[in-house]
Amino acid sequence: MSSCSKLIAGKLIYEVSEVCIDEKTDSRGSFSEVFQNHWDSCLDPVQWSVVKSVPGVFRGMHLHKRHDEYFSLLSGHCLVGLMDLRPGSPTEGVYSLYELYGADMKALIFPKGLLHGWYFFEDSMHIQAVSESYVDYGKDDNWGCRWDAPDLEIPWPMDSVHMSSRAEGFPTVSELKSMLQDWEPFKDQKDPILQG
Ligand SMILES: Cc1cn([C@H]2C[C@H](O)[C@@H](COP(=O)(O)OP(=O)(O)O[C@H]3O[C@H](C)C(=O)[C@H](O)[C@H]3O)O2)c(=O)[nH]c1=O
Repeated sequence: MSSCSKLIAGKLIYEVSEVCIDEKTDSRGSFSEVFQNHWDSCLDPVQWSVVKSVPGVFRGMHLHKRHDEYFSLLSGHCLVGLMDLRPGSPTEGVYSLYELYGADMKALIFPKGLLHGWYFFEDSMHIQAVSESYVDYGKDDNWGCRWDAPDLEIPWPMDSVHMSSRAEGFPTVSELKSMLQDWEPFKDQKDPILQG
């Protein structure tokens, strides 16, 4: 029986969409729509990327104050960790840990203000989309914390990872929060759930 992508620890975070991709197969192969505006997710994509990773690679943890993101694993096996750092969010401080398999291509669409990172168990390829181009956000809205920060509560199963030299120097969650002063992601938002 093929493995199924799912949440394996933590809880669903406010404004995160988990989308099962409907792969339509026939005698020639298959056709899968991987994104639709009418899904009513938080994302308005302006850039799509394909990312290939070798076993043991960790990408992140990153956080962006301005843009939303999309992630779908096309082949391979990975973990995706999210943590809500948004002041005033109904799920502030909540984490989600997903185990994904390329076989079902489940998509995760998540809003600005969530720490996010992905770990790859084997050679993998994923697509991701952002609502602000890298050329515009890369210099001033590309925050991060260490994947193994003691105050990041995500229960990663691995002891060591291969990451970028930039990620090696990332701060802890509390150090990152001290850099995100005067950040009001829900200012002027009208969702009743935000009224407390
Ligand atoms: C993000 C990005 C990167 N690049 C170039 C810059 C570097 O030469 C190379 C790898 O970039 P970086 O090390 O920033 O990529 P990751 O550390 O894997 O970051 C990725 O994983 C974490 C979890 C994220 O949230 C990032 O948005 C996502 O891109 O691709 C581009 O050309 N365009 C892009 O949009």
